[in-house]
Amino acid sequence: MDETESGGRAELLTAAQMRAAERAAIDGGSVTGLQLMERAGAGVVAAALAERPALAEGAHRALVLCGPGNNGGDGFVIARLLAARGWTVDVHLMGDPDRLPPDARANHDAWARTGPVQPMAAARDAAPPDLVVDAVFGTGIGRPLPTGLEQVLDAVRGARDSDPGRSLTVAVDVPSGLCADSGRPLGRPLPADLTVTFHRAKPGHVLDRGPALCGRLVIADIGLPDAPVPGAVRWIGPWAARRTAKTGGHKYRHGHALVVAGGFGRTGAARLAARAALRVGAGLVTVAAPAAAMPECAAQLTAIMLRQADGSNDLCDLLADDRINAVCLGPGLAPEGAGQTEARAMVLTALQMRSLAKGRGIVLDADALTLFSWPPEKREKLLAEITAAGGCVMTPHDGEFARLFPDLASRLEAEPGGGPAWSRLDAARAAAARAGCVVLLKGPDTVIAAPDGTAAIHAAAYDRAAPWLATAGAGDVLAGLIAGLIARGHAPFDAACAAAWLHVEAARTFGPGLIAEDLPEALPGVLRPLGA
Ligand SMILES: NC(=O)C1=CN([C@@H]2O[C@H](COP(=O)(O)OP(=O)(O)OC[C@H]3O[C@@H](n4cnc5c(N)ncnc54)[C@H](OP(=O)(O)O)[C@@H]3O)[C@@H](O)[C@H]2O)[C@@H](O)CC1
Ligand SMILES: Nc1ncnc2c1ncn2[C@@H]1O[C@H](COP(=O)(O)OP(=O)(O)O)[C@@H](O)[C@H]1O
Ligand SMILES: [K+]
Repeated sequence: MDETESGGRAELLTAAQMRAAERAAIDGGSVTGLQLMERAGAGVVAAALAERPALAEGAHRALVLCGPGNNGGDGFVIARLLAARGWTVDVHLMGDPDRLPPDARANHDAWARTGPVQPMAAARDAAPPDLVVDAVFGTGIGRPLPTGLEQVLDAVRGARDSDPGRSLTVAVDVPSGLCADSGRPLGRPLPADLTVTFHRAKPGHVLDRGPALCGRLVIADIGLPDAPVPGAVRWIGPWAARRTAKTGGHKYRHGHALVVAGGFGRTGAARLAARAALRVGAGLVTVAAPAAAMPECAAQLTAIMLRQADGSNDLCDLLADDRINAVCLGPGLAPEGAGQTEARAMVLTALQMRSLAKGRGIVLDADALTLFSWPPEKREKLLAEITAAGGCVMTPHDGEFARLFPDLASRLEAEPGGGPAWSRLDAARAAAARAGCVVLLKGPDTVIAAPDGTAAIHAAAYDRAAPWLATAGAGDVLAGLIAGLIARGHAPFDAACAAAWLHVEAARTFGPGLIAEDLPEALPGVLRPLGA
C-alpha cells in the first residue's frame, strides 16, 4: 500500500466507485476498456511470476477459469499472455460466449484463435496445474455462486490440495464469490494464494473473510488517474499517525486525560488505559478510583496521578476542572450487582458535563457500553446522551456492538442473499449515525466511522497481521491511546484512526509473547521514527 495522505492511494474503492473511475477514464478518452483489460491481465501475470519466480522460467501448465463478465475477459488476456510464454493453458468458460460484454468477447475471440474454450464443468476433471487462475467473478458478483460452479471450485481445490505446494492459485481482482464491498463470501469461493486487484484495494480485501480468502494482496496499476474519490473509505496506514509528533510547550498544552477506574481488584484495565494515554503523549493523566481501590492504585501508579471518586458526585467535582479535556470510561468500570447503578450514573455524568470543557472528548469502552445494553430504554438513553454530549468515541468489540445495536448485528450475521452484502463498514456507519459519535468497531479488521459517514479501516492483515493482540487488556490500551490523543487535541475521528495504527504497530514491534502491559512500553519505539 502506498500511504500518501494527499493522493488517492490510501483509499479503498467499492465496486461502484471503481466502475465510476473506469467509466470516467474511458469517457474522458484517456484509455479504452480493452487497454484497461490488457493491463489488468498483464498485471496478474507479472504478479504471479513475481510471487513464484520458478514460474518465470520455462513453460508450465495453467488452468484458467473464466466467467461471463469482464473478470472473465481478464482471464482470456491472462491465458493468451501465458500461452505466448510457451505455457500449456486450459481455458474454461462459464456461460455463453455470445453473451460476453464487448471487451471480454474480443479477448475471448483472440484466445479462441489460439486454443479451445471448454465448458466450466469440464474443469472438475483437470489435473493439478502449476497455476490456477480464478477469473470467474470480480466486482460484478450480484448473487451467491451457482451450485454447479461451487462444485467445480471444490474439485479444483481438492486436486490442488492433494498435491500441496504444486500449484499457485491466483484470484483476479477477488476470489470469485467474495463480495468486494464487504469481504463476505457469497457462497464458497476458492481460497487464493495471491489476489491481484486493480488500481485500488477494495473494502472486501481487508474486511471480514477477505484477507483469509485472498492470501496475499497485490495492487496492479492499470493507468487510471490518481485523483482522490470523494467519500471513499480511507485505508489506515502510517499517515494516520504522522500528526502525533509532539512539539514544545507546557504539560497542560498537551492535555489532561482522566481515566475512571472500577472498584477494588478491578483497576488493572483502567491503569492500562491510563499508561497508554500517558505514553502517547498526554501532558497529565489521572486515574479516578473509589476509596476501596485507592491503595491498589497507589501501589501501582507513579507518573500517573490518582484521585478518589466514589460515585457520580465525586466525578462531577473532578470534571469541574475544565483542563481535563479527555475522559475514558469503561475499562473495568462495572462492579457486580448494586454498584452498577452508580457506575451508570458516572457515565451519564461525564456525558452531561462535557459541555463544561470546550473540546473535551469522551471515550466509552467495555463496561460503559455493556452497562446500558438492557433493557432497550437504557440503550436509547445512553445513545441520546452521547449524541447530546458530542465529541465521543465508542470502541465496542463485536459482542459489545451486538448488545448495543442488536438489529445491526443481526443484519451482519444473516447469510447475505446477494451483493453488495451488508458489511462491518455499513454496520459501523449505521451505528455512528444512530449514536451521533465516532464508532470504532474492533477486530483484526477495525472499522472507524463518524456520524456523517466518513470512515476508515485498519486491517491487521497481510503484512500487518498482529494475532498477538488477541490478549486480555489490549482493548483497554486502545481506549487509553484514543483518550491520550484526544487530550493532545486530536479530533475524535483522527485520534481513533491514529490509535488503531499505533496499537497494531506496537504489537508488531513487540511480536510474539505480547501481553497488554507491553503495548504502552513498545510505544516509544513506534513513535520515534514518526518524529513524535
Ligand atoms: N472496473 C475496472 O476499472 C476494470 C475492471 N476489470 C475487470 O472487470 C471486472 C468487473 O467486470 P463486470 O462488471 O463485468 O463483473 P464480473 O465480476 O465479471 O461479473 C459480472 C457477470 O457475472 C454475472 N453474475 C454475477 N453474479 C452471478 C452469479 N452469482 N451467478 C451467475 N452469474 C453471475 C453477471 O450477470 P448478471 O448479474 O448481469 O445477470 C455478469 O454477467 C473486475 O472485477 C475486473 O476483473 C478489468 O478488466 C480492468 C478494469
Ligand atoms: N487477531 C487479531 N488481530 C489483530 N488485532 C486483534 C486481533 N484480535 C483482537 N485484536 C485487537 O485487540 C483488541 C482487543 O480488544 P478487546 O476485545 O476489547 O479485549 P480486552 O477487553 O481484553 O481488552 C482490539 O483492539 C482488537 O482490534
Ligand atoms: K475472480
